[in-house]
Amino acid sequence: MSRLVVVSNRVAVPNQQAANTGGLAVALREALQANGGVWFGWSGKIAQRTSSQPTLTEVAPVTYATVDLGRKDHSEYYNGFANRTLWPLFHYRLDLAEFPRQNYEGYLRVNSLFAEQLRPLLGDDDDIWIHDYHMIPLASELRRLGVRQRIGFFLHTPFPALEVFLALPSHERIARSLCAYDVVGFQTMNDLRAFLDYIVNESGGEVLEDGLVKAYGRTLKAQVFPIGVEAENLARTAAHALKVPAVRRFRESQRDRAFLMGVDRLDYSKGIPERFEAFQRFLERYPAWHRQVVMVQIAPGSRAEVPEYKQIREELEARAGHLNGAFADYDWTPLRYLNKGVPRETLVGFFRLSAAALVTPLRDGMNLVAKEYVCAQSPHEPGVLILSRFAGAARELDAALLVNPFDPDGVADAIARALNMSMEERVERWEAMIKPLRENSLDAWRDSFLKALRQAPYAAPSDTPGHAP
Ligand SMILES: O=P(O)(O)OC[C@H]1O[C@H](O[C@H]2O[C@H](CO)[C@@H](O)[C@H](O)[C@H]2O)[C@H](O)[C@@H](O)[C@@H]1O
Ligand SMILES: O=c1ccn([C@@H]2O[C@H](COP(=O)(O)OP(=O)(O)O)[C@@H](O)[C@H]2O)c(=O)[nH]1
Repeated sequence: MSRLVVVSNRVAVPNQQAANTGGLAVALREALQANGGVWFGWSGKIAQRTSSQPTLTEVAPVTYATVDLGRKDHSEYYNGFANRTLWPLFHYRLDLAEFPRQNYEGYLRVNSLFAEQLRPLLGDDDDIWIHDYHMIPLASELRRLGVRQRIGFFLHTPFPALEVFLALPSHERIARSLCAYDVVGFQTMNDLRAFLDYIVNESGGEVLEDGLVKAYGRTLKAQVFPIGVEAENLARTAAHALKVPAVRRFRESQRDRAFLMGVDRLDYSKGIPERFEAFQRFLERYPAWHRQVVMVQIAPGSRAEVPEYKQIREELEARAGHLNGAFADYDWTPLRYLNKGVPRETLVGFFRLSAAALVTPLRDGMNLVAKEYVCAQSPHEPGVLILSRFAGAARELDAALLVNPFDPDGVADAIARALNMSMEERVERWEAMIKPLRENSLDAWRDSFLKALRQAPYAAPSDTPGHAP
């Protein structure tokens, strides 16, 4: 079998600091464990200068090849074009998106440099799988250097609707770069549809049968591959969670109160201020629940140098203080807000002990927390998932209590409904959700993407010899 080379901005090198940040790193770490391979990307370190070659770290079965970024590259490529242009735009926050030409040039420069450093590590029979919006131009850069191997791309974020994508001054170059891949994967049908809309209406390309797309002189496959989680492992970990001292302490602090859980990177796309607002509405409108319920929000810092992330951090501190100031009593603090990360093994224990989870992003590619929450539940006494309809996960988890995160009264009602839900209904909803999670596991996600990639190169019927035009 050919070797797998995974490329992503975030690389989870074992025992290193940046290892556990975000769903992409969690998922790829697990996806590479089975058959091994190479994982190339940013080291997570900012250095005086960008490395001239990657540092190789062997932790069988994976070779990690990581590059330190110099301050200017880090600022223009990661903080700049990736996180102040593409991220807000892809999450429908045109109001926050900025388009300085310098950041775009930094983005192209770092992609070209990654291609040069990756090129010597590639074997003739490798399959190359590139991840996320930081790396869109990488395939065309690799092709420019003569790389002929199969290259696939998976977008972990949403792909925005046509009118939003067109606001990007470099939309044509970005779309053309996507078409340099052999397979382009999306989280949901919505994302795929938006991409195809661009192909048909803007690129002058065509959408053919079987997910084939013909555009910019190439034929590629565009398909939906919703990312999964390791359902059985998470369930096992959760069942034994009380062995973890932090989970025991959490339970002791609970007394007989119902816990509502929120776990998100501190990101404006996650809808945390809106969630606090909804919880406040709930406390105002359902006073019988005072002292009976506590909301626990875990929000590790993220992208701390980007101004919008600093602002949201300050906003949340103020809102949390305000909410507790208005409702807390000497024996009850309604909101516990932790601005730090918690190991995943501990998180699943917290999930198991909670009455409900609030996963209410304003927009999210998938949201693995929603899937992990369901997997961590006891089959006989499951908690309730309150889930935003704008999370990719809502497609598979439509038996959750689906909410509109922009409507605080609606979310407040959903909290009350979750807390009052009969055990029969909780079990029924959980069974409907765990089924697709067991079927679309993380292994199934990886295998189905690689299966599609290994069928490349794709050709349109009109490209095959003997086909009458
Ligand atoms: O690497 P960071 O800048 O610290 O950000 C963390 C990751 O955030 C995003 O995660 C996405 O991938 C998840 C798994 O597919 C998905 O569930 C979630 O909806 C996405 O937002 C980002 O796309 C990653 O590149 C980052 O590493
Ligand atoms: O304190 C934390 C917060 C989050 N996570 C993990 O980080 C991932 C977050 O992925 P998700 O897809 O929900 O969102 P992202 O941060 O990638 O946008 C999940 O696996 C969480 O279990 C964690 O281990 N500790």
